[in-house]
Amino acid sequence: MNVRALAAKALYAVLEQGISLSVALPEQQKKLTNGKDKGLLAELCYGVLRVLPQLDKRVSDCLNKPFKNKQRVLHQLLLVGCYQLYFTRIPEHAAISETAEACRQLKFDGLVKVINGVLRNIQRNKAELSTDNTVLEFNTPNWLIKRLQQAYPDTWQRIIEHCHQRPPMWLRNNQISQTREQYLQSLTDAGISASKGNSKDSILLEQATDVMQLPNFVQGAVSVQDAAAQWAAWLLEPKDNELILDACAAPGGKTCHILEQAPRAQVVAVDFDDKRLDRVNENLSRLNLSARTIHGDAANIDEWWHGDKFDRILLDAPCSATGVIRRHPDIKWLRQSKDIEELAKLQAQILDHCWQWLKPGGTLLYATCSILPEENCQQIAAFLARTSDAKLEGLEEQNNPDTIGWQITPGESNMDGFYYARLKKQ
Ligand SMILES: C[S@@+](CC[C@H](N)C(=O)[O-])C[C@H]1O[C@@H](n2cnc3c(N)ncnc32)[C@H](O)[C@@H]1O
Repeated sequence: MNVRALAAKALYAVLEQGISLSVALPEQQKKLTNGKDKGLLAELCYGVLRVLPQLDKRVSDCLNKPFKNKQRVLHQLLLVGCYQLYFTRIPEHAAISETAEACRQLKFDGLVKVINGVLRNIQRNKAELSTDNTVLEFNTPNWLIKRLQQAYPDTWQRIIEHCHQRPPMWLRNNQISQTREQYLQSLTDAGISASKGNSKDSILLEQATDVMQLPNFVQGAVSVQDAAAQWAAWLLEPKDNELILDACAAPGGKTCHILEQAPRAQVVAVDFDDKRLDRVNENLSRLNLSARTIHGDAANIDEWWHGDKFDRILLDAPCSATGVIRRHPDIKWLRQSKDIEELAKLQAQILDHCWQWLKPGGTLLYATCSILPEENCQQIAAFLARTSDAKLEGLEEQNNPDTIGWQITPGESNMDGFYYARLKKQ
C-alpha cells in the first residue's frame, strides 16, 4: 500500500468526516506491515494537521478548481504532498512521484497529471508559507486563538507554540515492581537515555522508543503516561482499604496509578464508552492489578451503584482536550467554540452528581486536560459558589496560590496542559 494514499484517507476521515485521528490513523496503519512505513504515515498525518491552514492555502492557491465530494481525498493528498516538500527531508522528486502514484491507488487515474502538476508548481516556486492573518500565523482556528488570548493575555503565543511541538515520551514507574532509581538503571543498561521528572514516578525519555524495547514493559514495570496526568494519583492520595471511584476512567492510566499507590484500595472504574472500558481491563491485567470496572454513566451513579458512598473520587472529566493538542493536533479542527459551553455544562452535571456520592470528609479531585478557564477555574468557582459543603484545598505544586486549582500549561516542565482542583467535603 502507498503510504501517501493511506495518509490522504486518514486525513479525509478527520477533516471531512469528523473522525478522530486516534481512530482514523490505526485504521490505515493496519494495512501496513513495515514499522518504518507506519511511522511515516503517522508523521504525515500529524504533520499536516499541525500546519493545516498554511498548507491549505498553498494548495488552494495552486488549484484552478477545488476538488469536491469524493474527490476531496485528492485535496488531502495534495496537503500530504505539500507537507513533504516543505517540512520533511524526503527528496522532492520522490515525494512528488510517490504522491502522484498515490492518486492512482486512490483510483483517480485521470487526475494523476493534476496532482503531479500542482506539486511540481509548488516545488518550482517554494514561496514562504503565508502568515497573512493570525490563523495562518499560528495554524490555529480563530475561536481558539481568541479564547487563549483572553485567558492568557501575556503568554498565549508561547502556549500555542508549545501546542505545535512534538511531545516527549514520559513513563510512569510502577512502584510495586521496582523503585524509579532501579528502573532508570535498567534503562541505562539497555542504552536508553532518560531522566527523572518532578513527580515521584515520572521518567522522561530523551527519545520516544517502541514500548517493546523498554525493559520489562510487558511484565508491567512501567506505563506510558504524560507527567501531567501522573499528578492525578499523587493529588488524590489514595489509601489502602478505601473505596475509591474513578468516575471517567478509560483507558485507565490513572486507575492503574491509583492502585500502584494503594494496591488494597477498592477501586471502582467507570466509563460509559464500552470499547474504551476494555482498555481499562487490558491495562489492569498487564499491570496485574484489580479494580471493579463498570460500564455506566458518571452523571447517574444511582443506576449502577448500590454500595457505600466513596472515600475518594477522581473525576477526570470529558473536556475539550485543548491541553493535549501537541499529542492530538486533530483536536484543533474537530472542536468548535460552541463545544466549550456544552462541555462545561456536562462537567458541572457530572461534578454535582459525583459530589452526592462522596462521604463527608471525603476528597474529590477534579481534573481535565483542558487549558480553558470555562472548564477549569471558572467551573470550580461556580461549583464552590453553589455547594455549601465543598471546600477547595490549596495544592503545594500550584504555581500561583491565589488561583482556583492548578492550571498546567502545555510545555511547562515538559508536561501536557492539565488542570487539577482538590475539593474536600465538609
Ligand atoms: C479524559 S478521558 C479519561 C482518561 C482516564 N481517566 C485515564 O487517565 O486514562 C474521559 C473519559 O470520560 C468518559 N466519559 C465521558 N462522559 C462520561 C460519563 N457521563 N460517564 C462516564 N464516563 C464518561 C469518556 O468515555 C472518556 O473515556
